[in-house]
Amino acid sequence: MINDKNIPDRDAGINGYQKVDRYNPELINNLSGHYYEVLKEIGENPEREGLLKTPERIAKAMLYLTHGYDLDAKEILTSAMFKEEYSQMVIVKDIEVYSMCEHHMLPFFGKAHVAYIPNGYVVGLSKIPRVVDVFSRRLQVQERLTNEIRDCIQQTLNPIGVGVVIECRHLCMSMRGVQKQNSVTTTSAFTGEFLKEKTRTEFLNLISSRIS
Ligand SMILES: Nc1nc2c(ncn2[C@@H]2O[C@H](COP(=O)(O)OP(=O)(O)OP(=O)(O)O)[C@@H](O)[C@H]2O)c(=O)[nH]1
Ligand SMILES: [Zn+2]
Repeated sequence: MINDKNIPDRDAGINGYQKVDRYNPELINNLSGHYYEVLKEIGENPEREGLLKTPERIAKAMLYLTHGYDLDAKEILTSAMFKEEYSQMVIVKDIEVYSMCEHHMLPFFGKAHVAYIPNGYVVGLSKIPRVVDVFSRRLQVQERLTNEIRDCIQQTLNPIGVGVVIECRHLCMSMRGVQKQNSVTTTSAFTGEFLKEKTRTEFLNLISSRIS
């Protein structure tokens, strides 16, 4: 069906993203066909030995790199919430981030630091990096990625506050375009208690300290 913006309606998936069966051979085959044409268009010979399986490899890689669309971050968090009277800051820092900028579909990568102050419930620690993956394994901008992680934790766990800091290098800024090799982009998002300077400073100090 075509809507008034001439955009095909998506089969309702999680949060409005199209539901895709990433292991469907027909889908992999279709995508491979597109990448075969891309190889031709950039002047390559897709029939030479080294490239014979490349369209299929790219198709599978792209489907993997965007698998976050299939995951439900709220479900991940609610699957491991435990009643606990711990009321200090919980920080999971140095979480690897691998995402792709939505402008060039080139990688941006770095680290996320996520904190929350429980309000009666804690969440299984591994679920925090899983939430980071849900939102990073898709086409993104770093600012939205940061906000989406914050909002998901705030809305699902209902803690006293959430803090998220992300530091990334963007390949679209280093291997092309402005070609700045060492620039790092930092974004942050806070709710509740983290909007207060004292709490935010404690969080920022803790994520910059190193355990030897
Ligand atoms: N705010 C933001 N911008 C991003 C992110 N990733 C890439 N970009 C920027 O998106 C912008 C797209 O700008 P355009 O001028 O339309 O694209 P372009 O001509 O390829 O720009 P250049 O990269 O400057 O060559 C660029 O400035 C990128 O640096 C991101 O996560 N957040
Ligand atoms: Zn980019």
